[in-house]
Amino acid sequence: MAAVTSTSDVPLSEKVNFLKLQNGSDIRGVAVEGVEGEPISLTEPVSEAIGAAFAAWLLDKKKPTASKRLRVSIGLDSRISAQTLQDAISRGLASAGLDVVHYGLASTPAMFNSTISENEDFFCPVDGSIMITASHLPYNRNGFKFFTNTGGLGKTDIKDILERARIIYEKFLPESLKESVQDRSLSFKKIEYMTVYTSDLVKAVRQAAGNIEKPLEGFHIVVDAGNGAGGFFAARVLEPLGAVTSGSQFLDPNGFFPNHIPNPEDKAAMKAIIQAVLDNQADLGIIFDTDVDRSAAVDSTGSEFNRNRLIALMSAIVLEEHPGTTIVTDSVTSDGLTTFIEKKLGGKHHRFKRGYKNVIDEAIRLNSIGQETHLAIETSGHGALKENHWLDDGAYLMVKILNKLASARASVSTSGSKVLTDLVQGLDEPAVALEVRLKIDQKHADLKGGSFHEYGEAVLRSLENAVSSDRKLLKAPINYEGVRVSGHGGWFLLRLSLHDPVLPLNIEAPSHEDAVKLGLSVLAVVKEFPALDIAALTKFVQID
Ligand SMILES: O=P(O)(O)OC[C@H]1O[C@H](O)[C@H](O)[C@@H](O)[C@@H]1O
Repeated sequence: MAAVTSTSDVPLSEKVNFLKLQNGSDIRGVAVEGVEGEPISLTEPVSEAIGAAFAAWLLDKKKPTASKRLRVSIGLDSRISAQTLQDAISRGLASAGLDVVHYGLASTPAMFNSTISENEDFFCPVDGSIMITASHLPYNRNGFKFFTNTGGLGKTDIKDILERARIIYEKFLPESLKESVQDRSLSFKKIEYMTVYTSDLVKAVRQAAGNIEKPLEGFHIVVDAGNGAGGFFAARVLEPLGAVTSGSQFLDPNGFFPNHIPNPEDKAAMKAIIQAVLDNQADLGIIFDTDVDRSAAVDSTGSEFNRNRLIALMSAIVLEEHPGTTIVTDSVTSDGLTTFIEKKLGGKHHRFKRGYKNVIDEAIRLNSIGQETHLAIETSGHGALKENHWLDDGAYLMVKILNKLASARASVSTSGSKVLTDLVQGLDEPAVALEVRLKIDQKHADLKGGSFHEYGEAVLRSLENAVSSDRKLLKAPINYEGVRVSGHGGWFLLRLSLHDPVLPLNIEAPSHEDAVKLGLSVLAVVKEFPALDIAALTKFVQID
């Protein structure tokens, strides 16, 4: 078993690049030793400084009166470093005079929920909340997500917290840290908050079904939690609602993720839940990522509600409730999805950028300028509804699907998940859909000392020029990210990754041959940029 981070692992004199720990609107780092070339960056002192920094940020925001101490809840997923990081970040918060409540194994959305639920017995609402997770990343990573009652903290706030943490860290004296770590007796309140959160989910389904106690009676639903934090969904949501959950798998937390990566975008993970549905002749399969902010489903025939199909299903449900509304999605959604939302469902598809926070913030912005929208959803399985405080909650997405299942059963005699499958009838799906990720070698001389970002932008400009002189290709008239082009019956999108020195390329086409034609037009441009690793694209376009 790999050693878990300890204060003595990293001498304090070592400079820590705090800003490198930022990953969009999250903090992510290496928390466990044992993987070559990946030294620990999220040490105990670093985490303690981040705790103190979040406390200082929160105190500035909330400006509490002298008589009221601020309260912060902390939850964690199944990662092996979770406990150590929880202790460290709690010390940082406590040292700044904040009250800390430990929730133990929890989901990311439940943590946000604790900032808005009114329940003094559970010390709610809390003023701030922290989830310790690194989503689907390997076992040696971990990180933090932060919430207040206005939602998840964004990039600017995370940068602010990391800058504060650097200053706090530099003031740490080795002796005070030793004392701080020795003070493991520091006790924090512990509560079972997931009871509150899951009973709210159960209530939501019962209410939607017309206050029936067991609206899912007669349904067999299998859950795959991938040994992350989502195992609660079977026993604490589905069973009280009357569903049979036998055949559910990987419900127990195990931070080594021995069965598959908990990630609905992962092929092996989807294969595992499909197999479980078929083996158990279940009506529905549900799969979560590690911290349950993402999900996907599988119908009784083993067909996936994932990526575009999940968005299509959720759009159908939301558009029944709010006819004509706008559905905000990420940039890699298909043309078929647009046609489905606009022609079949009578809604409006607003294809925005990649990144769940981008999609959610855009939906909030559209509402604020009078364009009604109720759903912001990504192909990654992140989805947020206006009715649920714009919180991206994988479990809530599944609740919406369960509502549909339950109400169909109450009104007409139907079996299995046919009612769901019927809702996505007419969604045109491409014969070929692929993503290749072109890495930018940041050390390559062709970058001429510039950033990978500038290099990537130059590639995109060059592609844009090439496309405008090709009569077979048409640039998307409205596009918010990268270069999106239609042609040969399909489309491609080349864009810069949100976090990595990578240009992801998505291609969808009616045939392999057409996909290759689209690939070749991209290849003609990217091959002129020697710092790009184009091997995967070259391999794809090879016609044998
Ligand atoms: O830009 P990419 O490298 O494809 O990554 C994009 C993805 O990054 C993270 O995983 C975010 O949680 C997702 O919301 C986002 O879609």
